[in-house]
Amino acid sequence: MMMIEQEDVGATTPIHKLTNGNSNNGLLTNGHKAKKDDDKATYKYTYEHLAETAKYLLERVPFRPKIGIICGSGMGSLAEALTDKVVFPYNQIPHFPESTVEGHAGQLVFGYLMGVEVVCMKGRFHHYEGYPLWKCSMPVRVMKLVGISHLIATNAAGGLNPKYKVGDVMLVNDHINLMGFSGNNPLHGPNDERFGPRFLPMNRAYDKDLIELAKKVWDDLKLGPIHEGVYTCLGGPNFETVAELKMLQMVGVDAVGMSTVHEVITARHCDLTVLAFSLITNFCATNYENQSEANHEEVMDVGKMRQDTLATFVQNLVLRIKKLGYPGIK
Ligand SMILES: O=P(O)(O)O[C@@H]1C[C@H](O)[C@@H](CO)O1
Ligand code: HPA
Repeated sequence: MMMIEQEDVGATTPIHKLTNGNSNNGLLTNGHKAKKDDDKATYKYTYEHLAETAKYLLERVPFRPKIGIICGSGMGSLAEALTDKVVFPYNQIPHFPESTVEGHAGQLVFGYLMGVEVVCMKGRFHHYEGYPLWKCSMPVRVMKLVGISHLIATNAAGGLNPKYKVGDVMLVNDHINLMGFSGNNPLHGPNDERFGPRFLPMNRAYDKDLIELAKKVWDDLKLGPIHEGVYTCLGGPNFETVAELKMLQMVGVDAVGMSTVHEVITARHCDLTVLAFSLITNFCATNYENQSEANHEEVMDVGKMRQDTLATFVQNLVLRIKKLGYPGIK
């Protein structure tokens, strides 16, 4: 395993120290300056920022990944089976935010999973950490720029569908972008056509071929029941009230979490083929008699409990995706 340490970063001219000659308040000078400007609605990563990030990574990785994997809460062990790893702590990657949530290690890991070139995010960014949605989902664009065509986004979620049990897996076949209803969208602001179009369809966001393939892989491995359903993301960090959960159930939500939706919108914008799944880590109490309370420890415990199964599933899935010649590319 190769770990990119601070010394390594300094060994060449650090790309995040380069400027483009503009005097735009130092926005391109380094990640720290960018952090100060987090709250400014006008600040976005430009294509050039993310190209710098991608260049930094590509100069240090001897292969190009085809599949990106985002590890949900407590699911970082998905990255453990990678071989020939090149590990980048987020705080050493130009322009990258930092992970602040327990169960999100904060590392971008390149490597081979069953011989397939992948890049894994061990730790994602959530809106409740204080990051705007465009910042939460910037790694998706970086992964696109380093070469991926397919994204597998995983998350921990509360189960609203009464048929689901704790520990079950739900393949996401659609989502409800609740934050988007109020105009909070990762694509808000000027559009750069180099990433994708101003307006994009979302009715086929979750690739049907990949869902079918995932179901087949799961069944072939005899891993038990698997579900398909609708996910929604709320802003968090609090878990939901009973009234909120009842409302979500009424509108057809099967699993509720605090991520993924903005990542998938960003992924579809730049034409990635997407598969997402939720690990159901807790029940959602839709009545006041239920005394159980959701908590992050339980979420991570269930992640740990199911880590081997999920790792087997994802390893076999990427292998099949590669064998089939990366299906689903439109
Ligand atoms: O990153 P994910 O969506 O897997 O994390 C879920 C949502 C919250 O961040 C956390 C709550 O326990 O788990
Ligand atoms: N609600 C929101 N996010 C979650 C939950 C939940 O019940 N469980 C894991 N992430």
